[in-house]
Amino acid sequence: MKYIQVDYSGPLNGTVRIPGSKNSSLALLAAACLADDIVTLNGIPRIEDIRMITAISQDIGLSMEQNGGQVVLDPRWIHSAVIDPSKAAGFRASYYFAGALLSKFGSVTIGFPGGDDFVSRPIDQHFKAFQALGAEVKLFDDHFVVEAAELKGADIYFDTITSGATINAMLAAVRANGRTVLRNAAVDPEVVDTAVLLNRLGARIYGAGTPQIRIEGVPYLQGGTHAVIPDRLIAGAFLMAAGIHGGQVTVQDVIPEHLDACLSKLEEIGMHIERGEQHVTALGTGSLRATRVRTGMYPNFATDLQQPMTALLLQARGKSIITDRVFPKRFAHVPQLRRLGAQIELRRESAFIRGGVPLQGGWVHASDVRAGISLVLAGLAAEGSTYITGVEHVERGYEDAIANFRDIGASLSMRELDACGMADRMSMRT
Ligand SMILES: CC(=O)N[C@H]1[C@@H](OP(=O)(O)OP(=O)(O)OC[C@H]2O[C@@H](n3ccc(=O)[nH]c3=O)[C@H](O)[C@@H]2O)O[C@H](CO)[C@@H](O)[C@@H]1O
Ligand SMILES: C=C(OP(=O)(O)O)C(=O)O
Repeated sequence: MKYIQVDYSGPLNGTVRIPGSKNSSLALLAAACLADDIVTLNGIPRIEDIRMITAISQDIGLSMEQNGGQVVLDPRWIHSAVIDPSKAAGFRASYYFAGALLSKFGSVTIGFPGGDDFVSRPIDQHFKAFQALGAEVKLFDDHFVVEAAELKGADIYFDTITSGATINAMLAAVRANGRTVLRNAAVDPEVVDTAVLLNRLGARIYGAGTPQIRIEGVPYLQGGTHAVIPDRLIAGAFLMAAGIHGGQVTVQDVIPEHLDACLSKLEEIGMHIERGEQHVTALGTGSLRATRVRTGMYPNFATDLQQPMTALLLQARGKSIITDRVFPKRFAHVPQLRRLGAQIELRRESAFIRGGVPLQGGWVHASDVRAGISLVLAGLAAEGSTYITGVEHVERGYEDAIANFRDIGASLSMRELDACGMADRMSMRT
């Protein structure tokens, strides 16, 4: 079993080039299935979730050639819309294949999505959208079937703001007959990126990035080329790393506007931020102020940055409070941080953090992608060595986290645990 060893590190200094967004790439790869010709996507990260899509593509006949960050997809030979439940359960965004294959095949059989476990991650709004477009949704033990002899444009109001359901509804509506209007839609950059690709292929999507999206159905989509947006969540975590010991970290190749809420919070706690055209530099002053963070859907503070922010606020003297309003139970990192000596109390959907308390290295487990990064940041500040298992979760979202952290001066390495050592450590997953 692999684990990451993080040793106490001094101030981090340097530049990190930010790869393409995981969450956008997953939507774009599924969206390419809607085309009637070759689609080339640039900047796709080499992460575990993308490998899951490659496995699915082989099963359904979607030709997918990956060369570095470029992926060339030929959707003309897709022969099946049946997706192996175990593969669908391997990651969250498998649900996009339902929306993307429905118009061409009239029926999609697919397993329930996996991804990080935050206790509750419903997909009722995806089903609501498919049903509004004229589809029937049938649920089985480990999979669901979406069927529609014909997809007809519809007026769809989302009961809650969801990026996943907004994208999925867009995918299903692009080739439906007539006009679809999505109300209370998510305004995330990943929604916009998906609409930009689809429009480049000939779709008629208007208003993506606002709460109301209008889609005029088209019968055909051509091929085309598109570059995925940078990963704002990876960028945010590296900027936070600069605050751990008062270093200076630049994230290169980003869209600074996508990081607005994060940057404002970092400034609020005493970090100095410089915004460039395509880069952002964060300078830690060595003294951080405690604060109150409430996550929300974009453009609010991202739930995916809540965990690294928790680690950073452990360094801010005083009492901070983090409330996750998107996934109220997304605090699996907290008991693990406590193992390192963090003083955090969980009450309802909030973490109450007493910052400025020294941390001690130890064994911890990352149960999801951002929890892993939170533990890395805490490990950099902890005396001695911190050993993080659950590396597969980190690899789901980060192409080369170890090298990136080392490039900015962190002492980090990937190691292998033998069977005896593993048995000793199993008890830590509480
Ligand atoms: C692959 C991907 O892109 N994952 C991201 C996506 O997840 P995901 O697409 O699962 O998250 P959503 O944006 O859909 O969820 C937002 C909120 O809506 C709720 N909801 C969602 C769908 C639904 O049918 N019913 C419902 O009630 C969720 O419980 C949550 O409270 O957005 C999350 C919120 O920014 C991020 O943390 C994930 O990294
Ligand atoms: C929650 C995340 O991913 P997923 O939705 O793929 O589980 C994430 O990227 O933080």
